Amino acid sequence: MNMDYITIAMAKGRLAEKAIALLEKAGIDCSELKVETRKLILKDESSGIRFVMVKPVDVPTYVEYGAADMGIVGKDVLMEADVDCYEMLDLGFGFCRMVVAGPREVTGRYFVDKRVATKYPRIAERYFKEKGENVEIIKLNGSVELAPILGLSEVIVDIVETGKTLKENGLVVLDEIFSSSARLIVNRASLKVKSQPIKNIIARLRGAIN
Ligand SMILES: Nc1ncnc2c1ncn2[C@@H]1O[C@H](COP(=O)(O)OP(=O)(O)OP(=O)(O)O)[C@@H](O)[C@H]1O
Ligand SMILES: O=P(O)(O)OC[C@H]1O[C@H](OP(=O)(O)OP(=O)(O)O)[C@H](O)[C@@H]1O
Repeated sequence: MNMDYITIAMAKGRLAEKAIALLEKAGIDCSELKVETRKLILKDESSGIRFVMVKPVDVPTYVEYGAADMGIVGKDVLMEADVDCYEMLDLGFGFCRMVVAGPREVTGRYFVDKRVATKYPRIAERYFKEKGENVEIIKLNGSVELAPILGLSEVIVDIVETGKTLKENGLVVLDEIFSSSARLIVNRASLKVKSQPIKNIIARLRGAIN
């Protein structure tokens, strides 16, 4: 754990732009984050914050182990990671839904003995277990909508935002599992050891959320 800086793990990709906009609205200087660079650690001495840029799926890991004090990540990734850290704020962006989807012909909501393709095997497993339906989960890393088209699986568990990807691939939502948005997570020990600066950042972010 670094004692001088508060380290924030930022998800590269889709969430980054809105996360930076929110941090700036909260009065945190993010100019370093907007410069084209391959540096993975970006420090801002004035605020005492350093940002580490990581893959979304790795944000919970950095925070759970205390390599980062805080992190910004989608609830979907957080649910899948199932890590031991505090979820402090719903940041109010990155809205999407976790759903079960499949071809229109898949009737009803019973998926017993079906194959389910997903980037989120734990979420899918928990969901079907709670329903008492035994399914086979097939882990993919992207383009999940392809699976039912090619017969790799009958249904998928994936994120839907506009519904464009499902529609253009002839799939429909069969059931909704939960709604997701970006969250602020905090390492348990950091919240005790660096209580003041962390609470200050949380308060500023809370004030900046729409
Ligand atoms: N189509 C979408 N619309 C809105 N939010 C989304 C959408 N897809 C994903 N998200 C949210 O944005 C987060 C980051 O998505 P992003 O596509 O940047 O990363 P990823 O697909 O998890 O990672 P990778 O870069 O490894 O493919 C997701 O965890 C989710 O919370
Ligand atoms: O409802 P929509 O607005 O169409 O968005 C949903 C799509 O966005 C995400 O994919 P992403 O772009 O991250 O691609 P990948 O899953 O293939 O990495 C998600 O996995 C869906 O495929």
